[in-house]
Amino acid sequence: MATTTSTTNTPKIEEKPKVLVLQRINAYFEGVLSPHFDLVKADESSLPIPAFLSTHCRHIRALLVMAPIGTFGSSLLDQLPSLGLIACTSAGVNHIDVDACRKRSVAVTNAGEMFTPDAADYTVGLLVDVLRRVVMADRYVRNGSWMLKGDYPLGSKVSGKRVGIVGLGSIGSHVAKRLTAFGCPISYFSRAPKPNYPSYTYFPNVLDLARESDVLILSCALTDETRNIINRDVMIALGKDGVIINVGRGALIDEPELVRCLKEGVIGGAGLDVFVNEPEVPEELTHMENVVLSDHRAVTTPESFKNVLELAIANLDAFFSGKPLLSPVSC
Ligand SMILES: O=CC(=O)O
Repeated sequence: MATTTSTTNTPKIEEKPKVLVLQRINAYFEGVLSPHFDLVKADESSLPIPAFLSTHCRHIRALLVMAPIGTFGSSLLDQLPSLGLIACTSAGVNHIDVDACRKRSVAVTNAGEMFTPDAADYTVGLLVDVLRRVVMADRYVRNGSWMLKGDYPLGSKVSGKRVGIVGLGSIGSHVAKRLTAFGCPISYFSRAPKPNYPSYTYFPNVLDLARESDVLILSCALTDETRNIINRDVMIALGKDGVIINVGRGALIDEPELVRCLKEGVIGGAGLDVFVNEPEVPEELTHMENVVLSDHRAVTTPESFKNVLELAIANLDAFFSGKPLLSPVSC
């Protein structure tokens, strides 16, 4: 007897939206994302990226960018003609050519406010460490020097230091709030004065801000205007006891000049979480006791990672269902 197969009651299998990932994705991220999306992973293909894109990605509508490294610009957009969204899990989007995206109506989203408290906490931690020499004293105790040589040299007071913030955005303003509790007068440089913060002093240029500060905190985005915004003149204006804390991007500072200024005693110290060619760090910095270094971790805790992934998923879901994006970057 011939059998016929009825399809009327077969449940429809929903296809998950395809999301392109060009960077290697860690297992945790993949575990969280893959129930929602069909991840199209370039690093699992034997094809070189251009061939992979032209073979598999002509119809891809969304790209997820996990780390602020590499350059996502016009040539990539040319290869992804259907792209409508680049969802970034970073706060900074200097690795994305947002002008090229705007011209092609490709939306860009970022980490929004998800990293802000962690970044602000860490910034204060770096400042306390540079001034009070926590890490150096720890090394001194661990390597037995306390017993052999006596106390480690004293650091300098944090409370009351005049703090100048370059970029009073969400991270900068959270840093300001924390350091206000330390009794630090706050000044800032940004494109325009911020009427929401009448108790902070505005400076229309970084040189004057540096002159009136003991500490400069860099928490602004890296753009053509802010690249190398901290140059030798600014460091001279900050002065020999001045400290720079950078949690923004390495290229906000003229890095070779920073090394020279630290060596020559033009400034007093630095706390650096970001570098021009990460993960490369200028070797000379690693020998300086007045410098604290870390591996671009200011924004990251397991808690902030979780929140940022949820936001990226929500942005992708909104995009695929035609709803407003949650953390669009104004292009
Ligand atoms: O630096 C980290 C970020 O921009 O999220």
